[in-house]
Amino acid sequence: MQKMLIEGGHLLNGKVRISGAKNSAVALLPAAILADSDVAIEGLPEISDVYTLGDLLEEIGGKVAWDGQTVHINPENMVSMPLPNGKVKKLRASYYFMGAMLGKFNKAVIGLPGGCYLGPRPIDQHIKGFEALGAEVTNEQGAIYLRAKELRGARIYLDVVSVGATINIMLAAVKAKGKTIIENAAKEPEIIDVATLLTNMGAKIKGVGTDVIRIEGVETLHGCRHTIIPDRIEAGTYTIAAAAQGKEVIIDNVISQHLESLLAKLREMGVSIEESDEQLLIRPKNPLKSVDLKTLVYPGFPTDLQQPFTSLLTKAVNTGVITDTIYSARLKHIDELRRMNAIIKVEGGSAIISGPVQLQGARVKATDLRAGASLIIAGLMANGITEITGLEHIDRGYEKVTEKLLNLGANVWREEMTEKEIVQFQNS
Ligand SMILES: CC(=O)N[C@H]1[C@@H](OP(=O)(O)OP(=O)(O)OC[C@H]2O[C@@H](n3ccc(=O)[nH]c3=O)[C@H](O)[C@@H]2O)O[C@H](CO)[C@@H](O)[C@@H]1O
Ligand SMILES: C=C(OP(=O)(O)O)C(=O)O
Repeated sequence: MQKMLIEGGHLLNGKVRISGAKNSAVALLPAAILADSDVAIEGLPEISDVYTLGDLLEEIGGKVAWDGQTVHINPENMVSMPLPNGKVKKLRASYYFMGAMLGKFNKAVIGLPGGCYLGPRPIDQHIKGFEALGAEVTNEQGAIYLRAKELRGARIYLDVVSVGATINIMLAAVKAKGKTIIENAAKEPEIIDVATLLTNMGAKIKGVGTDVIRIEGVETLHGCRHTIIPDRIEAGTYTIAAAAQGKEVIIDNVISQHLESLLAKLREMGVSIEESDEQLLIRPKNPLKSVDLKTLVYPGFPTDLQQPFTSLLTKAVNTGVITDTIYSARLKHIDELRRMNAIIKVEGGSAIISGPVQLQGARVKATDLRAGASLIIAGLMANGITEITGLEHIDRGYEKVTEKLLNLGANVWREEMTEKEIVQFQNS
C-alpha cells in the first residue's frame, strides 16, 4: 500500500494532457456487451475502474484485448453469468452491467455497486426504468435479480435527474421491442458519448443532450470503433490546481464547453482563462476573490468538482459558500482540510470557507476520489510536506496523477507505507 507525498509551494507551469473520461469509459465498456461482434474503444484512461470493468467483461465470457489505451471487446461468447459479489462491489459503474445484460440476455444478477460513499446513493430510478420495460426486479441478499420474458419500449419519467439511470435505461432499451421515451433525462456529455457508441453499433436514439430521449428498439447491434471524449472532471481538477498554484498552465485535450460553469466561477474569482481549440491557458491573478456556488445537474456546476474547488477557496479573500445539492453529505474532505489549517464551517449541507489562509502540510486521508483530488490541490499550496493515504480512491479516477503533476513542476512522489502506517490507516 502506498501513500503520496507532496512538498507544497512549487508553482505549476507547462502543459498537462487530459485523459479519456472515466464516467464515459465505465459505461462504454459494459455497452459493448450489447454488440454481436468486436467493439474497439480508443483513448481509455489507465485507471483502476477501467481495468476492473475489463475483468468483469472477461468473467462473463468476453474476450478483452488491450492495445495501449485501446481495448477490443469481443462479446460473441458472453453469457448471462451472475455477478452477485466480487469486483462489482469495487466501483459504482458496475450497475451498467444490469442494463446491458438485461438488454442482451433478458436476465442479469448483479451485486449492489460500490464506488465513492457520498451519502445514500439509491438506484430506485434505474429499477423503475427496468420494470417499465417489462423486467421483474428483486433484491436478494444484496444482489439485484432482473428477469424479463421480453423487453418492451415504455414511457419513463425519471423522478430524479440521474446520470446512471439515464444511461442504464438506454442500455436496456436499445434492443427492446418498440419505442422508449425517457423524460427528465440527464444531459451530461458522458451520456451523449455512450449514445454515440450505441448509435455506431446500430441503435436508434434521438434527443440525447436534451431532457427527452427517444429510442426505437432494434433487433441486433453490431461491433464498431469509438473514441472516448476527454475527462471534463480531470480537466476541471487540473484547471483548479492551476488556479490555486499555477504560473501558466495549458490544459490540453479538453472540450471547454463541458466546463463552462467552472470557468465562469474561476473568472469571477479573477483567474485569467484563454480558450482555444482543445486547450485552456490558465493564469491566476493574486489575490483571488471568494465566490459562492451550488452544484447542479449538467450544465450546472458539477458535484465532482466541488471538493477540489473547496481547497481553492481557502486561498481566496473573504468567505465562500459551497452547497452540494446533488450529494449533501459529500463533505468528508472538510475534516482533512481542517487538519491542514483550513477554516471551514459546515452548516446544513453547506461548507463555509474563510480565506485567505496559508495551508500547512499534514497527514491526511483521501476518503473518496474527489476528496483525494481536493487534498492533492491543498498539498500543492501548503507549506511543507503533505502525506495522503487512501490512494486507491484516487487511482480509480486519475490516470498517472503523480507523473502529470511532476511534469508541471510539482514535487510529488509515492512511497510504500510501513506496516505500522497501514495499521494506523486501517483503524482511522
Ligand atoms: C460513474 C458515474 O458516472 N458517476 C457519476 C454519476 O453517478 P450516479 O450516476 O450514481 O449519480 P446520479 O446522477 O444517478 O445521482 C444524482 C442524484 O440522484 C439521486 N438518485 C440517483 C439514482 C436513483 O435511482 N435515485 C436517486 O435518488 C442520487 O442520490 C443523487 O442525489 O453522476 C454523479 C452526479 O453527477 C457523479 O457524482 C458521479 O461521478
Ligand atoms: C463519485 C464519483 O465516482 P463514482 O460514481 O464512480 O463513485 C466521481 O467520479 O467523482
